[in-house]
Amino acid sequence: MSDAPDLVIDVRGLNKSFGALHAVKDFGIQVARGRICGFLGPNGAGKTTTLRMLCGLLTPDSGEGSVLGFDVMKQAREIKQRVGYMTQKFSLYEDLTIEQNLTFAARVHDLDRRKERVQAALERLGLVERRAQLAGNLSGGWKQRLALAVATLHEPDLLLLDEPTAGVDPEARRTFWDEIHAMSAEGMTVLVSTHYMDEAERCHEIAYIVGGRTLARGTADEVVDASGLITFHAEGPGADRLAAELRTKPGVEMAAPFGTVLHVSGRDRTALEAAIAPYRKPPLEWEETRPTLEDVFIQLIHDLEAEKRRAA
Ligand SMILES: Nc1ncnc2c1ncn2[C@@H]1O[C@H](COP(=O)(O)OP(=O)(O)OP(=O)(O)O)[C@@H](O)[C@H]1O
Repeated sequence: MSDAPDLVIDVRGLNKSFGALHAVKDFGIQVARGRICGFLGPNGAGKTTTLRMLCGLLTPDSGEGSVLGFDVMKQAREIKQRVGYMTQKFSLYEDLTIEQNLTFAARVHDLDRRKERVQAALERLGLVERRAQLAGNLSGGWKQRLALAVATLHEPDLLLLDEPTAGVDPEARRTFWDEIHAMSAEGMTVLVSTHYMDEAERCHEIAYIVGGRTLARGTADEVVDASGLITFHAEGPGADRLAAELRTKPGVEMAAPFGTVLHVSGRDRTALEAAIAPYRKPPLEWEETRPTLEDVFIQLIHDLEAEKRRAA
């Protein structure tokens, strides 16, 4: 038997432009069956465009590879039928009940075993009690769970989620993520875009993209290790207000307040320690810590901006 991973997504060199804007540049990604891959990056990084190419809704200008074993350039129809896609602004029929929304979706997709599928979806997502409730009367968290039920009614092998939890409360987000993990444990592969760091940490692996390019890839630990970043935290009166001053010092590549704690990072230990030395005294308390994913992402964006300045 081959040890090669069973790749559900295996694409290389994907490009997409809108007029003069090169939104996705030579994008490649491999995701093995059952994995949850988080897709991160600032606004306009190209995440939605990439997700739309991977689910067959948008044809790449160039590239190659497969999604669920189908050719990403030529078999959009086959891919579309087999993936579940939940868009950023998912739409539900607000004047239909939860059950009617599911039944309607089953009809539109011409699914077999409709009653059985609708009942299974209601049970799985804990919506049985609320089946007769109008979708329009649901809270944001419940709407989102219903949208997930609609997106997975046809039991897809790959689920693409575009910022599915934007704007919902932490409890609803946690329930949603428990559900995603339950689906993944049953073999579903998930690619999910998010801006939330806690969600990035709940993924098996992440890809961080900026300007249509992948800048970091791997597990959260691998991404942090690969950054080569050294981070100190400072706490105490006025620590958070030192960021601007520290940013001007050689060796400090990133200084940002997180509440009352100041995070200061750089990759040159000697220069970084020399920069913070004058501030390393009471009443401030300093400690070296492991960089967070957010520290790494801020750093990646700074690197890219510096690269752009050099090129200009
Ligand atoms: N149909 C389109 N026509 C023109 N430009 C587009 C189109 N779709 C996306 N873009 C542009 O492509 C770039 C990438 O957009 P995309 O929506 O993929 O980013 P994103 O990473 O999903 O952003 P966000 O986090 O804000 O959702 C943006 O500059 C966007 O304005």
